Amino acid sequence: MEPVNIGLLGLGTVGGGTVTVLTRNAAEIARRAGRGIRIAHAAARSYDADTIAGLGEIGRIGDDAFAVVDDPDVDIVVELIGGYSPARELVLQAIANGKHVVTANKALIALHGNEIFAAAQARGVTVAFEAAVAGGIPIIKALREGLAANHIDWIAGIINGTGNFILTEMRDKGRDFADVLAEAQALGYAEADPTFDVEGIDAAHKLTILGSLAFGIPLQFDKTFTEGISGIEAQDVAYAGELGYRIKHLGIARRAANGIELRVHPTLIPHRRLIANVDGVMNAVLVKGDAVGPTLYYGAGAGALPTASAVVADVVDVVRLLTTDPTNRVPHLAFQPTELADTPVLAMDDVETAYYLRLTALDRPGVMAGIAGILGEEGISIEAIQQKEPAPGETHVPLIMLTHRVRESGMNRALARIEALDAVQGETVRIRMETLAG
Ligand SMILES: NC(=O)c1ccc[n+]([C@@H]2O[C@H](COP(=O)([O-])OP(=O)(O)OC[C@H]3O[C@@H](n4cnc5c(N)ncnc54)[C@H](O)[C@@H]3O)[C@@H](O)[C@H]2O)c1
Ligand SMILES: N[C@@H](CCO)C(=O)O
Ligand code: NA
Repeated sequence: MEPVNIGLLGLGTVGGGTVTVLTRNAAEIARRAGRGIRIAHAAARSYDADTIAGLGEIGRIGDDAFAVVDDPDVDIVVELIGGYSPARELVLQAIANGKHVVTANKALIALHGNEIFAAAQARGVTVAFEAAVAGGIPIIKALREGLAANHIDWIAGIINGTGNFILTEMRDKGRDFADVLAEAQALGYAEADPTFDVEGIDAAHKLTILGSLAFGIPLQFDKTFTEGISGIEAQDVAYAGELGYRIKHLGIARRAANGIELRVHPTLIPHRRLIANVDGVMNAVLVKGDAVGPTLYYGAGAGALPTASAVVADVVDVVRLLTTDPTNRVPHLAFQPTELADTPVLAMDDVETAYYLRLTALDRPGVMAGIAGILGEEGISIEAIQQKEPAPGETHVPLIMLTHRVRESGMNRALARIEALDAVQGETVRIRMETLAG
């Protein structure tokens, strides 16, 4: 049988890795897919022809991505450019041309996925996006297919490799934030705009996708609460460690009584949890299903070959379904498109979590009692409290508190009152806590 023709958009970290994997494992991939797969036409704005030639065989290379999408010889378009535009226009045009699409672009899917999937559905083609979430880990496949029997209770994931790499290096080696970020960029892990990694936007893109797959709701990136790691200080990492916790940047999607929580933020988690020990660029996603219980998926979340592993697996999937009736395919968002629910995504004020708090307070009798009194009046109970030694010559001391679960709005009220006390200095550091049990 004739090989299937790929049109490849982008020849950077992931594009280059995809050429390598398709070439290196060509024979095995063809045995799995049932057909050979060749890169018929590729485009990139900038590339080094010699480097690309060293990776594998490409029929034709140019700099016009639309020429690839309009090439009648191309059966499947693989979008590895990134960003919102022109990725959106390219993908929509590929769909209009009746071509299947594979993409690693979580920004595109999180923001424009509803539009893209509707267009694909109408045209009878598939858009596959395994590489968009947790790189090489087949988490999309797990949620859409492997866990299809379950009512999903919650998901908690380390889903940004760059952020996890930074936190790990800061904790283990005391390295400087900017220095570790520069290394992550040099290794090809970071987004084109690294603030997407550091400020949690990339993780929020991925969590938006996971939330839809888990709960059968439309993609709603604008409702996903997003807090990054740029405010994490070394002393909080150390204090959390003394109390038996690690700080991880988590994406959490949870079904609560009154709606769905979608939130990305630094989180204290008990250090003995497997996921607390996922370090460096590795990602992990913990999924709690009612039938299966907790399941954990672990692997490389970024990098050329791990991401290409997911891209090529999607290509194989698409080749296998070239002969499948469109109505029998795995739905883009795991649930049939007519069955998506309008369950609300909760505002952060309505979300309940436990807290780690660090206040800076005057070292004087009665101060602690005053703070505890305000927390009590707002219905917040304290699980642990520690007063640290003052630095030499300092009149104020760090006070560390762990609270039980409380609604975010109650914590906001309590902290506003506490920060207004004369004996309390500056802003409180607050980091949410999760046990990730049950
Ligand atoms: N790097 C990773 O580890 C990783 C992991 C998972 C997903 N992703 C996603 O994969 C995608 C690609 O990431 P990357 O790290 O390979 O990026 P990259 O910057 O290394 O490569 C981008 C490629 O696209 C080309 N390009 C940019 N604009 C273009 C245009 N208008 N027309 C034609 N070509 C154009 C560039 O020349 C380059 O070859 C992004 O969506 C990213 O979020 C990356
Ligand atoms: N910048 C992303 C790439 C993988 O999606 C990360 O560091 O996780
Ligand atoms: Na994946």
